[in-house]
Amino acid sequence: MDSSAIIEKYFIDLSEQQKAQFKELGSLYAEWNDKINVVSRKDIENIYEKHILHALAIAKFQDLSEKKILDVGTGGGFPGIPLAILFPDAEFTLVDSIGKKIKVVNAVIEALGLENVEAFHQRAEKTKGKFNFVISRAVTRMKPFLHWVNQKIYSNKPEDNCGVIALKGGDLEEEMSEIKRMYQEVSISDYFEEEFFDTKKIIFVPF
Ligand SMILES: C[S@@+](CC[C@H](N)C(=O)[O-])C[C@H]1O[C@@H](n2cnc3c(N)ncnc32)[C@H](O)[C@@H]1O
Repeated sequence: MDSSAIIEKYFIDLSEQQKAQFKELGSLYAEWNDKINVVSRKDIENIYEKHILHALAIAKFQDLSEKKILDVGTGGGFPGIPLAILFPDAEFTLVDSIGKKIKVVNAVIEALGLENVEAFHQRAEKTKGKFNFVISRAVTRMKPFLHWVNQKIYSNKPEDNCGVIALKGGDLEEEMSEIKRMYQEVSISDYFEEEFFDTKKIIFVPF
């Protein structure tokens, strides 16, 4: 199967423009990764499975339509860029503390003509604004992460359905019990069931 076709298999309602953007995304990263390393050389050959679909797992978990989203520690644009393609009516802000990674993100945004994403060379702690969801993949332990971002969530009323969504791997038992003391409603689930998603988790902290 053509790699970008994997996405069409999971997200069947894609417009022609979204299909074209997902298709182009793989070659854009291959091109940029030769100049600035944003994903490991080994992973670039499996960019759809290892990075793009992993990012889109958030969409299987939470509909982001018309929401304001902050992606903290986006690196080369994960999970923010694939999600911005999938939700053209949501507004994305992507930040990372490493400037050269944001350079790649801005080049990708421009090449794809994405009008719903802005990317900034900025630390999470310095980022201003209020968002429905703060998202991240593989950035830091949940406790400091929540400390960085808890003032940036737009509402803590359950009916507004706001919160933090983090994609993480590894042994999460200790950090989960650490944050459960402060956020009782925190949940952890597997990526949607497929061979690509067997080792990683989605953590959701509702506000
Ligand atoms: C392991 S990389 C993950 C990048 C991307 N999220 C991904 O999944 O490919 C972690 C990223 O978090 C960024 N980062 C770490 N601490 C940060 C902070 N306080 N503010 C913004 N970015 C931060 C790093 O610069 C790095 O790009």
